[in-house]
Amino acid sequence: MAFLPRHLCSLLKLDDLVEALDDVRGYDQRVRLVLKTLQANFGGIPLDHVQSEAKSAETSENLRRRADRLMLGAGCRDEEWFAALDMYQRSVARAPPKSPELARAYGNRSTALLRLNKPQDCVKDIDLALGVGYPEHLRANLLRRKAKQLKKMGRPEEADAVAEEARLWLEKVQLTDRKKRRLEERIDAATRDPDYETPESHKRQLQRLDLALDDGERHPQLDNCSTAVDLEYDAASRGRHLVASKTIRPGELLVLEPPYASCLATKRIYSHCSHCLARLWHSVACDSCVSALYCSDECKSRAWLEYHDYECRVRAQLLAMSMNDTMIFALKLTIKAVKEFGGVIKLRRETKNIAKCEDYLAKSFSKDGVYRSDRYRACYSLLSHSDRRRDRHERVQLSLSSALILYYLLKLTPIFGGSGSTRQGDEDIVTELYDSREALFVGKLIVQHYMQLQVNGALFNEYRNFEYFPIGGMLGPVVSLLNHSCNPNVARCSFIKDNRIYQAVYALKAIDEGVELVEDYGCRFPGTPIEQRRKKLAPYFFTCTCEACEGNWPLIDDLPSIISLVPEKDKCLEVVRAVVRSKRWERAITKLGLEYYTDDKMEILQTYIDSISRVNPITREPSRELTDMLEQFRQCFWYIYGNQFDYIPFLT
Ligand SMILES: C[S@@+](CC[C@H](N)C(=O)[O-])C[C@H]1O[C@@H](n2cnc3c(N)ncnc32)[C@H](O)[C@@H]1O
Repeated sequence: MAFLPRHLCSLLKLDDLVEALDDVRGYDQRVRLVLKTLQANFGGIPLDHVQSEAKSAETSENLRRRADRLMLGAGCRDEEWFAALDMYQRSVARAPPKSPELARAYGNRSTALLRLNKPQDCVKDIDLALGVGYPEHLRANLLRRKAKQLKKMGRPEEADAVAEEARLWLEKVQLTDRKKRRLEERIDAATRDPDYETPESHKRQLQRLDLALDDGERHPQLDNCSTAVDLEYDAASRGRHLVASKTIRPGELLVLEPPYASCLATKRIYSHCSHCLARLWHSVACDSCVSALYCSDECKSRAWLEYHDYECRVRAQLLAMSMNDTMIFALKLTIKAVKEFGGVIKLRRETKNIAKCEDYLAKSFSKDGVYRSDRYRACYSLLSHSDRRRDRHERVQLSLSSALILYYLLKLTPIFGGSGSTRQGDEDIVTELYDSREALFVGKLIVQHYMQLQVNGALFNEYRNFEYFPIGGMLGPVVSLLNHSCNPNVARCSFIKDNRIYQAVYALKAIDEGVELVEDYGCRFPGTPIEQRRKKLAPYFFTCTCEACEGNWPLIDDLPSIISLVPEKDKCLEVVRAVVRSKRWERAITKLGLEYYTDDKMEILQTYIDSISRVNPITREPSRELTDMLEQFRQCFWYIYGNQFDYIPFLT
């Protein structure tokens, strides 16, 4: 049982439960049966020993001291400073709100940020430390650091004023004359010394270019889509899918959608914002749990309003029992839905109305006739393939996990109307759950969301040194309408702008009017043999019939040269020229990937767009050269617009 507390699995007779669940239809009834079984066997939920971690001044202090030691021992390798930063983030997360420990953690973290060449974040940390009562006897040095960073940021007047303030604090502290003099000298130096400045060229590298859909080109019924896209439905084979409503050029932006919901992976809790998934430098913590850090107060309050008020304590318990990330995401989606409709009863009523709608396409459209990315209605109608799932052990996992989440929701939150803490004991809670239609509805919804996330969810990645690191998951209603092909004609790229994630879908090739837009679900014909592709696609419950699968196209090394695939021989020279032109940019793409490219990035992208536009219509597929070109175009697009680790090494 991959994501259930091990002791619970050993206590329960799982084989009996597997069989019992075979006879029950619907996850509301399955969750009910699990609750009854737990009640009958244990008189409640045997999870007393699962204790989430609470805020603790002592733990925060210990972590801060560990971070200090790491920092003192850190040499010139960035990794050592990142290890210290990570430890400070943990210390901040555990410090009680407005405590002296929090002030110290912020204050000392600012030193790590200074070393990591993050002057803005360093200054923010110092302000945070001062805002929660940083010790007076240490302020002179803290303000010296701030003055130094302000100077570095090109704000010399402010730096002078802060240095003056530092001198005033220095007068008030009791230090030996020698120490005072030394600190005074350092304060003077902070605003006087020429400092390391991030070179302009380097700053330019980190700048992400902007992607935007023109207002005039927005589809009136499909949120966040261009007018070049339409939605169609084919009940027999392809379900809902997107098609080109006019001819599309390579590189054309087709969808730019903020996901309805996203969820940070558990292992990124101390390195990325729990709301917008951006990399954390300075951070603020949830006032209640130890497992949510935010990049800004704005993200913190948006998270609280949208879901974290209900999620906070429940998620802490789920993390304590190592619950699977997709299940935690399913819970978040459920809470967002409940909040969107103003309560479980209203949400249940709405889902009943949706179920009554017989037009499969209309089901997912809001009342204003728009398929909306920011409305739960579109998410609710996403495919889950619940009727095709035969795995009996998965059934137990899902029913049991959902039952445990319901238990915590009732016990710790007012989501079902109560105060969340007035129930007598476990027995009462479990009885109330299996007698409540609303609770069982929520239990079923959590399972439904879990399955929908498996079929429609996407990973949010961060690119660093030629590798993509998964940071969390996201679910966007529009991008979820894309079907798969092992030879795709569109691709996705995601990024964060103004504390918000976006998923962009752009054309890889020229696409004729009426042709379906297809992306790949993580496997493409040139790199993955057909048997492996079938395995990878199994969780999506369809058999791929794309031209690469049907025609059994070979892997990249065995593909024919493009020249042999030009039917009109007088076009050969044009093709060769386009291939040579794009090959010239291969090294530039490598530089771009390593953040060492300072020239006009759009020039590279445009070369690929031109070469693909030329080659694509006059050659047959598949060819080695076009495959290479498409791969590089994809990379280039990500390096220019996609989410990357935003860090400039200090000593470059
Ligand atoms: C992300 S959804 C795509 C939208 C979906 N067609 C719908 O109706 O909502 C993924 C599901 O679409 C279907 N699908 C995707 N690619 C397909 C293909 N090439 N052929 C047939 N069905 C496909 C499968 O049922 C898959 O689980």
